[in-house]
Amino acid sequence: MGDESPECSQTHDVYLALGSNLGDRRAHLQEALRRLRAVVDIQQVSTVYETEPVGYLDQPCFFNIVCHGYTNLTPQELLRRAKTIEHQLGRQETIRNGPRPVDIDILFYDTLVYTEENLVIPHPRMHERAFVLVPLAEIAPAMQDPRSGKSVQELLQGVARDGVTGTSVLL
Ligand SMILES: Nc1ncnc2c1ncn2[C@@H]1O[C@H](COP(=O)(O)OP(=O)(O)OP(=O)(O)O)[C@@H](O)[C@H]1O
Ligand SMILES: Nc1nc2c(c(=O)[nH]1)N=C(CO)CN2
Repeated sequence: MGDESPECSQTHDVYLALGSNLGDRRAHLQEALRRLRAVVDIQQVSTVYETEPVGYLDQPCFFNIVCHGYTNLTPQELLRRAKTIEHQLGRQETIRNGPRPVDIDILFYDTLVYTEENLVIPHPRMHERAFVLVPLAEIAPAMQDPRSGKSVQELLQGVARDGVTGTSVLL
């Protein structure tokens, strides 16, 4: 105990969004969750949603999920681990918003509002993305966005849900 830094033992509440639209999408999400469990004590995983691509349209439909868990990692460490997992699962740098075996975004980290060149929390585009807000509202409808003060349910009311379909796929 004695000389242990309090920061090292702190646990942080995190919400992550995962997407996949290449190869075996279900297997990619399962494997990403398995690898995340090494550093995030995952408490909840949403249903899988099949979603039409947003941004760059000429690509296959995605499977999207959101999960919630606890971690001891700092935001930057969590981002680094997420990027490592993306690359381990075969992600190659292609076009922005383009296809990928797995994408992992940090949505919330406690009530932190954080803006660095390589990392912005809450995720800067989550408010406009039904493929994030629909699964997030399933597991945390009352969660408050620390930037706007709005609940997830309120944010969801501001977006069209077209192209986001719940599937019966279990992870
Ligand atoms: N909250 C965040 N979660 C994950 N990455 C973030 C976040 N904020 C900023 N980034 C940065 O965004 C960069 C680009 O991420 P990525 O390649 O996954 O983009 P994208 O998935 O094509 O588009 P988008 O960022 O809109 O989801 C990452 O390398 C990371 O440095
Ligand atoms: N439906 C859907 N569209 C996207 C997604 C995604 O996960 N799902 N991710 C993107 C870049 O992060 C761009 N467009």
